[in-house]
Amino acid sequence: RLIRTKVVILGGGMAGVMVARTLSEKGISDFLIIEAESVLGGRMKETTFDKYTIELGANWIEGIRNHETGEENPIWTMATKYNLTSTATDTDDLLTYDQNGQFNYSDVVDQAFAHFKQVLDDATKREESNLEDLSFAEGQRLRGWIPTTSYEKVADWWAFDFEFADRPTASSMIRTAANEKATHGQRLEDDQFVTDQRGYAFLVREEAKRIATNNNILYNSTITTIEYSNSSVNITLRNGLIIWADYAICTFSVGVLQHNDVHFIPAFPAWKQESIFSFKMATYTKIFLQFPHKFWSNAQFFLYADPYRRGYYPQWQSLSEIGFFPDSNILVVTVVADQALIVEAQSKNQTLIEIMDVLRSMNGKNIPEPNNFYYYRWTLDPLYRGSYSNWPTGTSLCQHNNLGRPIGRLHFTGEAYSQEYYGFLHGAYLEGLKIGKKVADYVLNKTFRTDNRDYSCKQHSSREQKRIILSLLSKLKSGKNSKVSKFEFLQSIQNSHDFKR
Ligand SMILES: Cc1cc2nc3c(=O)[nH]c(=O)nc-3n(C[C@H](O)[C@H](O)[C@H](O)COP(=O)(O)OP(=O)(O)OC[C@H]3O[C@@H](n4cnc5c(N)ncnc54)[C@H](O)[C@@H]3O)c2cc1C
Repeated sequence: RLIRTKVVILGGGMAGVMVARTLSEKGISDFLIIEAESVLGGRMKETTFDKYTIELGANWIEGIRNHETGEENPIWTMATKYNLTSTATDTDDLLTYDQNGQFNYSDVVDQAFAHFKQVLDDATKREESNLEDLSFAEGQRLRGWIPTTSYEKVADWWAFDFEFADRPTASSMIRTAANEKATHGQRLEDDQFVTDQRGYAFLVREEAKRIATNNNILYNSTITTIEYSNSSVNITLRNGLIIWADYAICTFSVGVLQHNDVHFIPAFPAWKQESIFSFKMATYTKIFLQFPHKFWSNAQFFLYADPYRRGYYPQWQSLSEIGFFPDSNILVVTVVADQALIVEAQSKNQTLIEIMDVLRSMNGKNIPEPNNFYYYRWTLDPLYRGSYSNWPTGTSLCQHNNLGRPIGRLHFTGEAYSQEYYGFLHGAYLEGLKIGKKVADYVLNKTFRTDNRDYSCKQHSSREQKRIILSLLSKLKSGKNSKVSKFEFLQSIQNSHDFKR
């Protein structure tokens, strides 16, 4: 069987649905969303746990409003529109533990956050002064924050790894600061934790209902091959169905692109492959436990400092508190990065044994075994290959631009393509709108131009880079060959490893 459509949207998560909404707003109804799962939502993914709907993926609306400008996080705007139930989480409602039980080291936690904020400011200054990027950990060390004790290590994990699902040693100082400031800098209200029993993904499913008919969405349809050129894109599904489109927009995670789950024909050019592999798909795993009764203290969060291992079942959240699922007796323990990969690789039984050991050292020997226990293996799932992207140290803006650069009629969008909001749902939302508009313009104005240029990122010495930019600027001013010069100028900036703005 063969289907013809103008625009095919590969994946029905937040970004894919926002592309569809944008096309529809521009009057383009000839589009098709292809989704491997039986529902829309992607990494907004709920399941039933006892009698509760819990979120395995995105759970928070992060940074709901900018208090300086009044600008809202678009996810919060959507949540308000659909009366999504959520509760503000309070990270100060925290109790701290070590292997001998409760022990107050909240002063150390405060120090970790104070240093975190200082590094954000230092990073902004580095960027403004056009200095080389460092790892976030190097920024911390320059500020005198050298986590050595188990308390300092878990406080460091809570301030950094819990958000970025990666270590500060592996993360770009400048890009982390840009990301954190854009989402949380001016947004002073606490993040909202979604508890809606329709699921967080209700937002995208409702949006889709308003703009798409059943003819616009193919569910349970796994894409195996994407053949693209300057004139069309052909998609082949596992069930043999073929879709021909004028344009395609791929919303797969960067983790999916890093694996061979989907076959791209022709293979991506070197500059594209390099950009895909220079980003990181981080892993963030929430482990849910439900007990016959609540044996822990009343607080939203608990931190556990393991004496030997940084990031070993460090962060616990009680969902049994007022505003969440009162009396549910549910606890969630979150692990990220290497520990999340270990938990994914080992048996659930082994994970449970380890978790119960930690819980006993926190709360005493006489605690009950859980009635329910569940976690999702994000990295093993070929539809995701991790939880969200992170920006590693040494990865340039040029490589990021290349990550999102279309090839022929194949476009890319999703959370990873946002320079400021990578990792977040609002990043996926905004990138979906951006690429939706761009492709709608191509469709409506028929302005598509073939572009087979080599976008490899080049390293220039500062002096050479300055010379190139000044010479191009003067060419631009003189108006000679202005079209070519403008392109060359932008190219030289994009290709420059050091030039940040
Ligand atoms: C555990 C976890 C916790 C998170 N917590 C938060 C949070 O609290 N707040 C926040 O803002 N963000 C959070 N995020 C990040 C957020 O969920 C993502 O940034 C966002 O959902 C990404 O949307 P997307 O549309 O870019 O990608 P996706 O949601 O991944 O959409 C891509 C779609 O493509 C489909 N697909 C992939 N391969 C194929 C194929 N071969 N054939 C057909 N379809 C395919 C997938 O099924 C998916 O539906 C979290 C993510 C995870 C996993």
